[in-house]
Parts: sequence; structure tokens; C-alpha cells
Amino acid sequence: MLRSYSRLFQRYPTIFTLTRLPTARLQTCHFSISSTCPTEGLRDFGLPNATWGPNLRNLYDKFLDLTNTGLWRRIPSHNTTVNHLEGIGKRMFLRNIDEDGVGFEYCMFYNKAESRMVCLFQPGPYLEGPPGYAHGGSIATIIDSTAGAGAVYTCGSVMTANLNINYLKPIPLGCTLLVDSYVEKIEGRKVYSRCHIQSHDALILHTEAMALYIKLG
Ligand SMILES: CCCCCCCC/C=C\CCCCCCCC(=O)SCCNC(=O)CCNC(=O)[C@H](O)C(C)(C)COP(=O)(O)OP(=O)(O)OC[C@H]1O[C@@H](n2cnc3c(N)ncnc32)[C@H](O)[C@@H]1OP(=O)(O)O
Repeated sequence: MLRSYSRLFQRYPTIFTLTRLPTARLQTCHFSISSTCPTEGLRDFGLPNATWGPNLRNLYDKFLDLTNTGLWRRIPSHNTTVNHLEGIGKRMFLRNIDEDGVGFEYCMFYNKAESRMVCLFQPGPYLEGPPGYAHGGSIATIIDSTAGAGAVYTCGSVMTANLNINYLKPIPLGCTLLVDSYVEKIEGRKVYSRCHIQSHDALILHTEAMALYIKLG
């Protein structure tokens, strides 16, 4: 069964394009976005926990070492991007499961000089799509979140206008991945990013994507 899925995926890499929707009424959305730490004192989920496998832990240690060079910084991760005073009860999509390890287990590092955001990612069992593998929507989510955070840290608030994904090889649940994104070019309000997902040992290229973000304000 798994082999036939694998063959199917290798033969027909899917291209998903999210087509343009009518302009959102941003002025009617009463939320504030902070790229800093809006929930001081609350748990930072981008830190190792008992559900992290050795590969995720090793990659984390490697990137943490890189922060000593001053080129990389670890991005704190809370369960909301919304100011907690007005955002009580809201949850960030990727952090909306209380149990560790079952959903999106991840941590991000940012390199300002390269406009590059990497995400160390371990997809948990609640992200299942095909038996034993991550759902394409969950893969799109981690890509958009990584490249989106990269765009935000590079040039401020943005919204995703277009996301184009080639799913090349299925992603087994529980494995460790490197989601690697960078801002390729900026034209006016348009921010073009590229992203790929590879296995922790860089032997398998699972996914490639391009995203267009529009700067707000
Ligand atoms: C985002 C916040 C992140 C917070 C991060 C906090 C810190 C980091 C921590 C944790 C990381 C979390 C990261 C999460 C990331 C997730 C992001 C999302 O899920 S966003 C939700 C899904 N996206 C929508 O719902 C958009 C819906 N669409 C719209 O609202 C509008 O269409 C919008 C804002 C995208 C553009 O509308 P206009 O009215 O402001 O601008 P116009 O004039 O239409 O477009 C500007 C230019 O862009 C082109 N353009 C627009 N859409 C295009 C498209 N789809 N394809 C090609 N070009 C497009 C246009 O042709 C125009 O180009 P010309 O300047 O004339 O050259």
C-alpha cells in the first residue's frame, strides 16, 4: 500500500495553486500582529521537549550553535501571534493541540543577512493524510508559516497571496525535516519567497514551493 502511494507520488508530483481570492476586508479585522514576543512569561513551544526524536534534537543543537556566530537567531514560538490582552481564547493554527508531539512539532531559526528562515519540523500522527504520511495541507501550512515568518522578519507584516507547491516525495510521520526558505526578491509590496523541505540528512528532497506575500500598510 505504502509503496503504491510512493510510486503514485513519484509519477505525478502534484501542483497546487491557491488562486487569488477577493481582497480581504483587513480594516474590519481587529487583531494586532507582533513579530516579537506577545506572550511574555508564557511557554515557548520552540524548545526541546520529550517527544523530540534524536534527529530533531541534533539539528536543533546544530542551529543553536550557529546562533553563537551572531548570524542566526532562534525564533520564540508561542501559541498565539495575537496580543494576549485582546486575544484570549485564540490559538495559532500550528499550536492548537495541547499535547506535545502529536501535531506540528517545530522550531524556527532566522538568518537576517540571507533573509532566510529555517524550520526544524517533526510532523506528528495527527497530521496524517495518506496512511503513515503527512497530509498535503499540513505540509502547505508549515511551508507558509516558515516562508511567511521569513517574509515578516525580513520586511514586516505580510499576507500570503499565492502559494505554489510541488509535492515530490511523501513525508513519513515522525521523521525530522528541514524546511528551508528565503526571500528571493522584493518588488514594491510584492515579496517573492522560495522554500524547500528536505530530510534531516539532506538525502531526500520532499517538497519545493514558491510563495508570494504582499506587504501590508
Ligand atoms: C500574515 C501574518 C503573519 C504573522 C507572523 C507573526 C510573526 C511570525 C510568527 C509566526 C509565523 C506565522 C506565519 C504565518 C503565515 C501565514 C500567512 C497566512 O496564512 S495569510 C492568510 C491567507 N491569505 C489571505 O487570506 C490573503 C487574502 N488576500 C488579500 O487579503 C489580498 O488579496 C492581499 C492583501 C493579498 C492583496 O490585496 P491588496 O488590495 O492589499 O493589494 P493588491 O493591489 O490586490 O495587490 C498588490 C500587488 O500584488 C499583486 N498580487 C496580489 N495577489 C496576487 C496573486 N495572487 N498573484 C500574483 N500577484 C498578486 C497585485 O497584482 C498587485 O501588483 P502590482 O502592485 O499592481 O504590480
